Amino acid sequence: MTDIGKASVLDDWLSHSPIVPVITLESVDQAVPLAKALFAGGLSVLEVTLRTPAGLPGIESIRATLPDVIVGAGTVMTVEQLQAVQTAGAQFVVSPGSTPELLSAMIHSELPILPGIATLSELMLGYQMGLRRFKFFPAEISGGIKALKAFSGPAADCSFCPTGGVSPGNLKDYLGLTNVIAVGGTWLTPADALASQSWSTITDLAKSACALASSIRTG
Ligand SMILES: O=C(O)C(=O)C[C@H](O)[C@H](O)COP(=O)(O)O
Repeated sequence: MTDIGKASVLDDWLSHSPIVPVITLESVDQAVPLAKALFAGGLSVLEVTLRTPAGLPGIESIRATLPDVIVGAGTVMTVEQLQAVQTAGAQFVVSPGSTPELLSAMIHSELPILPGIATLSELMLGYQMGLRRFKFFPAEISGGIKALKAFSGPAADCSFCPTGGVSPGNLKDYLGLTNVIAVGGTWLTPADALASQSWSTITDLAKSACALASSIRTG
């Protein structure tokens, strides 16, 4: 698939589900009930990070069990990790930052990608390789809304998924920007709720976030 084709697949998924929970699994057993809880709350696009060893098998079990959920891999930092998440069945790939080697491998993979950038120089590295979709991380401490507005001048044809400091308090402001296709964050999956298997708490968090998003998208 071309970069444009991959970007349009991602745009389509995110237009239906513009809030992406960034998930850290402590155990693979959490993966499916957590994904079910988020899906029940209206979120169908999830990012499972490789921060813990349960990440890769967690992606595999969600893929094997929940065909309506789109599961991507996050915290992909190396080409080896990219290969591993493809084997595990990830449907898109997110990296926290960008290196020429990783960008090149991501571009050559068949999966839609969201490489991380925090500055215009990092964006330009991906831009010259044909990329127009980026994760903006860590969003709040890298200039947040003001930075994204500034990016829209020189990089008018680029869109972003800000993460890092996005919360119910600012998500409407982010989603209201024309160059934001989605937002991501960990607030939807608090570690204590996962540890105590409070799946209804997570569904409620997802529902509240969806309500905020739909209020901005419908004006
Ligand atoms: O692990 C990764 O690959 C990341 O890129 C980081 C996450 O996207 C952010 O840590 C989410 O930020 P918070 O919602 O503020 O916790």
